[in-house]
Amino acid sequence: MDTWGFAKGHGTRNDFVLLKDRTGSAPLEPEQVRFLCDRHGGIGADGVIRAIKAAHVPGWDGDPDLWFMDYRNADGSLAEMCGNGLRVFGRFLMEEDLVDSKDLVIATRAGLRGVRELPDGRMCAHMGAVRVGPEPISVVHAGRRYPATVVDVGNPHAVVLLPEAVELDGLDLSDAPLLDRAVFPQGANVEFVRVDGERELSMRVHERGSGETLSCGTGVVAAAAAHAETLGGPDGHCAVTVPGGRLEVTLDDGRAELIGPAVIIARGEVLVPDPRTR
Ligand SMILES: N[C@H](CCC[C@H](N)C(=O)O)C(=O)O
Repeated sequence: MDTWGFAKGHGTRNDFVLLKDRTGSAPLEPEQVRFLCDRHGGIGADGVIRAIKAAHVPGWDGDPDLWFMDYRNADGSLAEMCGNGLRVFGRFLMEEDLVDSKDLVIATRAGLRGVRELPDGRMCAHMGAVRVGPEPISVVHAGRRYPATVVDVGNPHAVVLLPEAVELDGLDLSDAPLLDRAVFPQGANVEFVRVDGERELSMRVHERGSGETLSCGTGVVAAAAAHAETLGGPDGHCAVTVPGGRLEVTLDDGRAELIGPAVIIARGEVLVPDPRTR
């Protein structure tokens, strides 16, 4: 067993265990991530975020002094980006005094991203380029086929704009929707969206690697981008209500900003099984 210091935080109740490992001293094994995310046998979270100095990230060829957001899904899989996680990561770095600014550049597997604290206390994440795929696709959920839109937010998404006859709240998202593996060889996050108004959406999500979560920042951006396309795209602003709260998205010239809360709710120590002694 190893004793690790951790923090717990969330953004619209998409929750994360946060670890500080400046030099990336030991590999973070998938089974350790699954343990940390286990809501009964571990701490419980939708994902784990490890803070590593970019100089110690194999393959990183940018500024070595940046903090790298090493994001993992609850099943232990890697993901390129995490929008709620980026805001919570920024809050974590600020509260741990690991940075001396409230406006940060962060290294991620999807490249450079930004996050800054707003005067009202919310965090604004610069989410980079958002690409809406032209090819029409479909997903199958509960035996029904839905048209969907491919959206790349650094990580893959399939966005379903629900027909009016389908109740968003009535969907059972306990099983993963079926995707075309030719389109999504690495899987994808699947968003189900109700259009409440030209600038108002409601959304639920089945996340790749974590199942249904109460919020998904990149998913909210993907939903806003898919919706903007139906209005003639690609720019616009909208508010998105998710089960965990409310987020705001601004799309400008194919790049997105995501605004919402980010809080650290606990710090502590956790006894992590060493996979080598299993
Ligand atoms: N499950 C996602 C990563 C986390 C995304 C979500 N938590 C967010 O806030 O963007 C994936 O495998 O691409």
